[in-house]
Amino acid sequence: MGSSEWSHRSDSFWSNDNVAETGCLSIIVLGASGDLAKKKTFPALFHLYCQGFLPPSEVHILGYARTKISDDELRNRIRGYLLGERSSSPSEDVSDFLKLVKYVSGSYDSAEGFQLLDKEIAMHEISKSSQEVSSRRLFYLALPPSVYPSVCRMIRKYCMNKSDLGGWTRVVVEKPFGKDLDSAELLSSQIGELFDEPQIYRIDHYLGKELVQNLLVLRFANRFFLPLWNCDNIDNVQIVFREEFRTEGRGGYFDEYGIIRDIIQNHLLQVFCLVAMEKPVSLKPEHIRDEKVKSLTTQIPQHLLLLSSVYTMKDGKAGKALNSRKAEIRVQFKDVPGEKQGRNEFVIRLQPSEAMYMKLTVKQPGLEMSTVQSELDLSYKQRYQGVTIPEAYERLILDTIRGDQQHFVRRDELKLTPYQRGSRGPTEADELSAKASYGQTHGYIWALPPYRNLL
Ligand SMILES: NC(=O)C1=CN([C@@H]2O[C@H](COP(=O)(O)OP(=O)(O)OC[C@H]3O[C@@H](n4cnc5c(N)ncnc54)[C@H](OP(=O)(O)O)[C@@H]3O)[C@@H](O)[C@H]2O)C=CC1
Ligand SMILES: O=C1O[C@H](COP(=O)(O)O)[C@@H](O)[C@H](O)[C@H]1O
Repeated sequence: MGSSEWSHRSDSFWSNDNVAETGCLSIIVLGASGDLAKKKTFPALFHLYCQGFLPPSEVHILGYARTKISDDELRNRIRGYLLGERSSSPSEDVSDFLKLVKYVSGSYDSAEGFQLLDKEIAMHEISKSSQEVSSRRLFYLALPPSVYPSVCRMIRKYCMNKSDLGGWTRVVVEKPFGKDLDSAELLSSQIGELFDEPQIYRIDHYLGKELVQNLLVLRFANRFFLPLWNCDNIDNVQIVFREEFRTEGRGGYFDEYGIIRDIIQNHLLQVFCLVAMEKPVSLKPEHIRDEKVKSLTTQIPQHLLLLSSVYTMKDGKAGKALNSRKAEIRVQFKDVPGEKQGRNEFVIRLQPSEAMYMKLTVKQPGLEMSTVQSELDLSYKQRYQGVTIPEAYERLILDTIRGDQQHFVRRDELKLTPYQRGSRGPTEADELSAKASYGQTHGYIWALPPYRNLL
């Protein structure tokens, strides 16, 4: 492939073939009474609405769950979560958005509930146009996977798009996609019998994070990295994940599914694939997926480092309660012969404070000829002032509406190690790093530059 094919936004690698669609769009959040729906799904929809991606003339949003509540009760439950950390949206936006939201109560396996749901969707579709138009139906399963099969059966039987004029029905399913290989395959085949692969969006929200999405661009659009990103130059890669908070009411879910299925087999393994995979032929979803699968089958992660992995029933911790919240990728290069300061390292900080920095050896400023470790730092808040970085869910829901499966996935697994609450993680993690020949530069700490305080 010629280099020019990689260098322009409009070329075959970077371009997006999806065509904008219009017509009624119904977004149905199943499990609307739950944690994910209020914390992530509805706020993401709200931010898409504020940016004009969900025009009120076309869109309506329906919550569905067993809990018996009214439209207003659902609106009141989610209202306080909509703005999140962003306060730029005026309160009229919140009220206008909430007018688009309605609620239907029903079980996850009864014809009655889903017939009612279909009726509500159809009413909306009719009310939006005097004549029949194409209809788009997006079902977001913010539910425990145990109910996916019955919910998918009900959608298939009662709630599919019926317009002859086009449109679609798409189903977004949350991880974990099963408990082991057998249950994952069973779940896949149950859903696969009901929907075609292009209708199924297996969401892993880490794939929607800004710096995770930047990985392919970084790796394949920069000559700095192209010739160096291989085992001749890279000594080891660390993928680090920590959280401060505890299970916070989700203990039951962790009891059933476990921390490994919650974080490692999906989020971290997906990040691993993007770090390890070869260059895909293009950014088309199937080309990316092909390369990701190849990286899984040919390069088993030797050290997928989990700094967040204890689960004890006693105090309700589950991969939480560490001393900080952090997710980052550390690519450590091999030693430069004779160089004592430390290794070159390329760090991609996914959160908090999105940043990329390269640790390198420079001359210590001054009269003496001595060396010191420093960094080239691209901290997003400082470099992209005034730019709002979209939430992962926001981006992925928009991709679903646009029919872009590039950032959606498959499945996998790993193991766990205990650690002290409030610590920086298990001591074994450092031993594991050492075994992977990660060379820590003692005394060196990357910090937010002071000028960042101006923001
Ligand atoms: N919460 C989070 O931060 C994240 C969650 N996820 C994934 O999203 C999905 C939903 O998570 P979350 O919202 O936390 O889950 P919840 O436990 O809050 O469940 C969501 C809703 O599902 C219904 N429900 C709960 N348990 C059952 C059950 N055993 N049988 C039938 N219905 C049930 C309840 O609604 P009702 O009783 O009203 O029907 C509940 O309000 C999961 O797959 C999870 O892995 C992914 C990323 C982050
Ligand atoms: O999927 C999940 O992810 C969150 C962490 O997501 P983040 O975007 O805040 O890093 C985790 O807390 C939760 O347990 C898990 O279900």
